[in-house]
Amino acid sequence: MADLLYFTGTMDCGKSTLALQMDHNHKTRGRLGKIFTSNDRAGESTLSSRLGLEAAAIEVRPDFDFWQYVVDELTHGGRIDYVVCDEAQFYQREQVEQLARLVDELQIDVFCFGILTDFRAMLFPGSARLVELADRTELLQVEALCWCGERATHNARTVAGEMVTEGEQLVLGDMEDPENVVETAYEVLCRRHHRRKLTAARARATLSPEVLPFGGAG
Ligand SMILES: Nc1ncnc2c1ncn2[C@@H]1O[C@H](COP(=O)(O)OP(=O)(O)O)[C@@H](O)[C@H]1O
Ligand SMILES: Cc1cn([C@H]2C[C@H](O)[C@@H](COP(=O)(O)O)O2)c(=O)[nH]c1=O
Repeated sequence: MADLLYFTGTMDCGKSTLALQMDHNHKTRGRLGKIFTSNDRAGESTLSSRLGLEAAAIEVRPDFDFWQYVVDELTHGGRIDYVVCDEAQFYQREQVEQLARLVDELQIDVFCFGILTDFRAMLFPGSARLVELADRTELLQVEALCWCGERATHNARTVAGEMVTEGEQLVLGDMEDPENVVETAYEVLCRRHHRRKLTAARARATLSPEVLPFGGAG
């Protein structure tokens, strides 16, 4: 039986790395797969992990039709045993439904990877549909940590160093890096600190070093 699986977690918890590992493990056992992604930070048609691995991928634009693509491939003599779908939060709800149809009607395994919620702590439409349809939703085991040491459960967006809760849902970006300050960045936080808009930089600026974990380092 094929499965529709959704591997999820915050930004920077290892989803893309796992996507590439899953592809590798299935490929080395002789299975044939396709890799898809959408709006990867490394550029179009690329699946990239912060551990340095990259693979060529098919870019999923809003009008892309998974069902049509796979049926075309099979009709022209191709074989597809599984598909790996990264940045699945950006997929349209209809595209997730097409993926479920590949599982049920063509017995193709579908492995999806993405973040559940946006910088406002609201579900992405693609992720919501995946949670509704997946055979299993799995939270990644590698915990990204909030600056306080708790498990990070939420994604925060910062603009010029300040956490924001208004703006477009889709804004590409990477984790905040104190060595390389950019206009828009992201930081993962526990829910308590996301609610209070207390980022690492604000905690350093407003709390005394004695109450900060790890001696306020980082
Ligand atoms: N220099 C490093 N050494 C070890 N692990 C690293 C390093 N840089 C990044 N990582 C790991 O890579 C993870 C991010 O992987 P990635 O697949 O890009 O995440 P995601 O797709 O979830 O955003 C980090 O949580 C960390 O565990
Ligand atoms: C929270 C949030 C994130 N994004 C963007 C930022 C990154 O480009 C990707 C997530 O990539 P990762 O591999 O999981 O680190 O999503 C966004 O557009 N909107 C958001 O609210």
